[in-house]
Amino acid sequence: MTDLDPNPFGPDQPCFGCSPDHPIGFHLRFAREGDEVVTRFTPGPQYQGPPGIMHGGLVTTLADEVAAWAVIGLLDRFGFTASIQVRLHRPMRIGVEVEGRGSILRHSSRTATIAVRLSQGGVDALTGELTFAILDQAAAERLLGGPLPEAWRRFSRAST
Ligand SMILES: CCCCCCCCCCCCCCCC(=O)SCCNC(=O)CCNC(=O)[C@H](O)C(C)(C)COP(=O)(O)OP(=O)(O)OC[C@H]1O[C@@H](n2cnc3c(N)ncnc32)[C@H](O)[C@@H]1OP(=O)(O)O
Repeated sequence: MTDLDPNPFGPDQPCFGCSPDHPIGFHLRFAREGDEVVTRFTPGPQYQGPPGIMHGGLVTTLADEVAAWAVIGLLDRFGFTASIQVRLHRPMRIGVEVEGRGSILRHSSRTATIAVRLSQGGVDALTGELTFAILDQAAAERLLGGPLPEAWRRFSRAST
């Protein structure tokens, strides 16, 4: 198991899922284990939907972040989420550790499709497939509306 750099995008990145400084975010950190990325996270009461159960949209956010980090940690690229297909098999309990795992199902230089599994106590709560668009620097700058910071440029694909 190898810990991944928790902040490869520098001090000002604002991500809800992985910014270490986000006031209400998940503050996720990841490790690489073989051909998977792995995270562990215990949802607090601020993430409830029904009492004692994590809000389904936030469970999906957690899956999105695990998949995004599979692209970062396994492909050394950044992908913009283009499609999310998930099934919530069981309620995600507040106060119980979640293990999140992501692996590459298929990829090209332009897209990556990631398998994600979120479990509590070894039992699957969410499984899904998410597809990410990997953009070149010019396309990423158009999407983000400005120049990429230096630290971000290596995560875009070569332009063709
Ligand atoms: C370098 C930057 C660093 C940034 C460093 C940020 C630091 C901070 C840390 C953040 C950590 C994580 C954060 C979580 C990840 C988000 O949350 S990303 C934000 C949420 N996602 C979005 O806002 C994306 C919204 N959608 C879009 O902007 C556009 O639809 C997309 C996804 C860019 C695609 O645009 P497009 O014009 O269709 O692009 P195009 O070049 O034509 O297509 C690219 C490829 O994607 C495929 N594709 C497009 N849509 C789909 C789809 N729905 N399903 C399947 N395939 C699709 C196309 O078929 C094409 O594939 P090929 O035919 O070339 O093989």
